[in-house]
Amino acid sequence: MKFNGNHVKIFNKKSKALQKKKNKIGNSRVSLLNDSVTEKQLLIPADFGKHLSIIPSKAWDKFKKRSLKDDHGYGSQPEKKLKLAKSKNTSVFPQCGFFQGKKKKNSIKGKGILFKKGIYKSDKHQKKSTSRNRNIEMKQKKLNKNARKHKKYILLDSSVVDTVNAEDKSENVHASLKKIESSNKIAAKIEQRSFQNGCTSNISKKTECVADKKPEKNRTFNNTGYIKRPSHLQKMSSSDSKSKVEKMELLSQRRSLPIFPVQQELVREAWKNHSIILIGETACGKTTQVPQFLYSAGVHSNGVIGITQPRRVAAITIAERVSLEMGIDLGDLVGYSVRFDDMTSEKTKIKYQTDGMLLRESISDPLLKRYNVIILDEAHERTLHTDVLFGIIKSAQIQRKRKKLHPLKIIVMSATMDVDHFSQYFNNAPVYYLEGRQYSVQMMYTMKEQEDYVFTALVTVFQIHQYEPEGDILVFCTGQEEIESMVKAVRETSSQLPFDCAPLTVFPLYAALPSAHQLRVFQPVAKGSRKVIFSTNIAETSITIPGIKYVIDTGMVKARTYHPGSGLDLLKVQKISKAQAWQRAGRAGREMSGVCYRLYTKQEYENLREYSIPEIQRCNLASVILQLLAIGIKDVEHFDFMDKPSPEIVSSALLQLQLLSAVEKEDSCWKLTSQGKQMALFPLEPRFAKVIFMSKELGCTEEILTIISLLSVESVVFVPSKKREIAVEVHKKFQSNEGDHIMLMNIYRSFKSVKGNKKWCTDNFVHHRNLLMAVEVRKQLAELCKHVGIPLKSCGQDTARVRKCLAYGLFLNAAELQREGGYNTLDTRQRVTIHPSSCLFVNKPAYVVFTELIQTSKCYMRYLSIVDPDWLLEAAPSYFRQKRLYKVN
Ligand SMILES: Nc1ncnc2c1ncn2[C@@H]1O[C@H](COP(=O)(O)OP(=O)(O)OP(=O)(O)O)[C@@H](O)[C@H]1O
Repeated sequence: MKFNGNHVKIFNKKSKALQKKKNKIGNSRVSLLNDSVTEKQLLIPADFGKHLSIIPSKAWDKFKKRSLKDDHGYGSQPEKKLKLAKSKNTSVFPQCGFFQGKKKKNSIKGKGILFKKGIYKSDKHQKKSTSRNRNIEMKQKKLNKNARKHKKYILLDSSVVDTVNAEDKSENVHASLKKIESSNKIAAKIEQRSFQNGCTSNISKKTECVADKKPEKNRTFNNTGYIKRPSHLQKMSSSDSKSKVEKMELLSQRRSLPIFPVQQELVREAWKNHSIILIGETACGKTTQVPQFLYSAGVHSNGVIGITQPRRVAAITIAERVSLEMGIDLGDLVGYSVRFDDMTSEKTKIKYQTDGMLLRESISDPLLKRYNVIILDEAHERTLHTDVLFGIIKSAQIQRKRKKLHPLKIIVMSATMDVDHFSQYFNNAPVYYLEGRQYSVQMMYTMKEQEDYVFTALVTVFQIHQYEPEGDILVFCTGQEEIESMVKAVRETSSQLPFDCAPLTVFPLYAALPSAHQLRVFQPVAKGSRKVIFSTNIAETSITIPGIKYVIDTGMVKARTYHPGSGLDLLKVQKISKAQAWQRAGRAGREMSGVCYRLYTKQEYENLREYSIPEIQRCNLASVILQLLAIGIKDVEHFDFMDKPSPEIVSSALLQLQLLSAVEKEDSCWKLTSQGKQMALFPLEPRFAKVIFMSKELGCTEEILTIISLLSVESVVFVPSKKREIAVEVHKKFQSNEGDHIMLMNIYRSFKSVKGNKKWCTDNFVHHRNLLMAVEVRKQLAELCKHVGIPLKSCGQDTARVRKCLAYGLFLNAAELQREGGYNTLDTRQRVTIHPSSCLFVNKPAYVVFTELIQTSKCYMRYLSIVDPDWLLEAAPSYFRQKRLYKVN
């Protein structure tokens, strides 16, 4: 599916908004381009810094030091005619906000029309109409005429269209604000309920006092091997306190979603077909409404409707929202299941879950018999888990049919996906397009390419804050460090804002944040304050953050790439795809019209790849293959992937698993060893699961769990640039001449000894939040160890045992000192260097194992431990004999 729309203008020349702005800030800050070019552009001049009166000079100097010379003009693109999608079978959404030039009075924004694949729709459909119903009628007539002419497409019965909410809500600020307020109330409720519930998403106060609490006694394992909440903790009261007015408001919000009028058609198609591909604009209501429609119509036949999400924060917040809309308690009929948190019960029929969780469930039940409908949402993301799930669900559907079991319905949904590819894969499943979105999103591009997107993003935040109407801001960044530094910069600068300027409330959002901290972004902020969220791509799909009106898209993302030849698994910052850009823009315009500021030019956008490369073709597959074997798929090399990974990646993964004693070959088929079966229960890379199993033999599971938990979260130490020397000096007390893993353990022990004191963390330059997250992960891993019979023993001061365990799991990541002082990996003889942040940077031991490689100017090893080469030989004798490993004297 190709989205290739025109882009709306920022201000109409005659618009009151512009006039008002001009009056307010003067022409020096707003320039109008020559009418012949595009008369409606807001320019931010090259030397705009001096116009930013809200940025005090000190902070401004700091920004300027980042040496940005370009200007930051955002130009709207001239309105073009609607383009039809290239592919013969695709269509665009002619009336979606992205393509609208002007706000049309009394016109609908393309609501509630569902088309089947192959539709062609002409520009004429954009004609204005005086009323919504007339517009719909016109569309219907036109389409029916076209349908007769081309005999190629079908307009589904739109009789329900008449039920469209008659009140065409105007988008005046007052209404928007009212909506923000109501959504904020909802968010506040979620917060309050999470707090009452004592769940992992508890709010700060509760989490902050944590050190390593004993696991709750009545935690039990569900069939995924994950911890399930005790039943008395599962209920959250949502219906009790909800007033009638709120209920009515929620219902009217649902009714005004573009998907609502086509409820009957959707349900009818779901009854008719085994698999469906549904594509609809962001925010049209797919994720929240489709499961409710299917449930009300009984399509699930008393089974469960499972909806997969690529990210946990989406699964949690959408389940919250749907339970609220249905007026029921979360965990009852509607629930969610994400890693380390299960909020479902026997009664749950609509279950939002991460794709990883459903994958784990398929280990114990490959036919997924509990489910009668599975909705694969945000299918365009193509994570490792989604791609594996596609194959598993497809095979479950076929097998259930063969065995004459209850049929499994599959619905694949997204706003931005390659529909033909998906349709083909799911046995030519019919594709349905849902037209329209509720609110428009204006697209803005920079006039010139930007050298420094971080700087541009910061400036854009303040630009919006100073000149644009109320509404919160969501900024897409690449990773934790970048986000934290941007959060800091904005906080520092905003604290110096002039007296009459509204305050800014700034939040970070990234995967390594504890759940409670992630959910804070959904909370309301103080009245009169503007919320700014700096997020990684975890906020890119599915979620609705109340109040977001402005999205700033830096155009960059951090992604993992794997090279089987070199054995390198690298994290790199790279450009996003067009599909990602549209998803990001779609985080605005959900409760009110919005604006998306793309920090790249229109030309740069055009040059982006259409879709991201599926992870399956660019990641280490050891975990995936382990999961497939655990599910019982023997011929993993010929698994029915939508896009096949290269044979080298698959055989390299199998070799790794064989060396870790997780798999063995029997009659030319791969199968799991008994240890491999247990390793598959751990939500960890197989090499780390192997380390845990070794710790049982060497009696150091306590220490190993600590280290693995700390490696599972983002960096726990930080070195602020201003206090570099002090921080390095303070960190010395944790250092160990055995390596970084032991240093991590020392930090954790000290953190525990001060009972997680926040001030201690600040004084010692360690991240309090990340340590809390590690505490949580450790707790869950300890539960799993108990489950598989690994006692939690400590080796006390005998840390050599810890390093030996690490050698047994990480031997593929071993490096050897060379005569000239550099290192070579033992696996592929790749040239590598010890990262300057390592405790071993100066020592240069003969043999080390490392946790990860980072490619910048050099290829750096991070998180190292000294190992004895004999341990490596013991861990994988035949492998190291091949590699000619000799002991250095
Ligand atoms: N947590 C929430 N708080 C407030 N409103 C919400 C929330 N979740 C959903 N909504 C409302 O429901 C609308 C539809 O959301 P939904 O997630 O169903 O859309 P979608 O079509 O799945 O979008 P996307 O493709 O971006 O995932 C949103 O635009 C918003 O108005």
